[in-house]
Amino acid sequence: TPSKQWSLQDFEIGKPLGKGKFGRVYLAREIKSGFIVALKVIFKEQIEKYRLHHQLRREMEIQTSLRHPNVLRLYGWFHDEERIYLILEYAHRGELYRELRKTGRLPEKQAATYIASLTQALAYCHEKHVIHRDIKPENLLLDREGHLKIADFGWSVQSRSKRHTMCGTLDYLAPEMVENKAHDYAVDNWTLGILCYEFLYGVPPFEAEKQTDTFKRIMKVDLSFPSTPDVSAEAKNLISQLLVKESSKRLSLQKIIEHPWITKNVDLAGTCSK
Ligand SMILES: COc1ccc(/C=N/Nc2[nH]nc(C)c2C(=O)Nc2cccc(NC(C)=O)c2)cc1
Repeated sequence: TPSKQWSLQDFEIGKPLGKGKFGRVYLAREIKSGFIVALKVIFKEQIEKYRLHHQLRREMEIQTSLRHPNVLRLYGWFHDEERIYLILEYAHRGELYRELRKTGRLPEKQAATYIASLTQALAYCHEKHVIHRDIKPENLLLDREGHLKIADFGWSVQSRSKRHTMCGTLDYLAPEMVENKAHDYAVDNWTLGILCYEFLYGVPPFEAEKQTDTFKRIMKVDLSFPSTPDVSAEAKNLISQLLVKESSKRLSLQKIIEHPWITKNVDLAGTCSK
């Protein structure tokens, strides 16, 4: 309830879910209702040090205003002398990244279902004039039923488990982002192409040893499809229509939903039963 003033006394804190530069995320239970949440604790001194309070405020205002089944809810927040606490929706199965690493890559039905969920979430965000949700596997969570939740909103947390360098990776950035040009909604369409490729092949399309090589490959749109695994022509067709340098020529979100690879493979329950 938006009006209620929350405080730490309202919660029983459970196991830590992960930690990051700005603080940690804990499983927590709201005592009166028994409702389970994820409590993200951000240290104020970290925010001051990096001069990030307006970004944090903007991110929080955005996430509080978004209501979509594939966007992780921010129910509220509170603070004490040294910390800010975000009361977030709990997604039981955690990062999609972990599932991807476990299985290496996803079956086409599961990949199409995740891309369809992401596209619907992004179409909703764009309607609310929210762009560049910085979507990458680390910022995508799964709930108990396997529904995808975009959980980025700025304060990505590092899990205890090893992970590839998140802070520096250019892999998911569109050319206009990498060139630091004004970016528009179409950056998200590009990123959907990157994610679709990574879901199907297990690695992002422009991965390279050195960041400078990834940069060059992005700028050249140096896209190639390995012969294994055997991925359908429709999937390659969708990816090729998203990884287009000219942002205005990328397939629109509406057209993605109507693409044959999506309509043929999506599991409308929004999850792909394993
Ligand atoms: C390490 O194994 C894990 C398995 C599942 C989780 C579930 N996290 N679920 C969440 N719901 N709402 C939020 C916010 C979160 C969350 O931040 N999770 C989180 C945070 C940092 C690292 C991870 N790591 C993984 C592997 O999921 C998850 C968290 C950790």
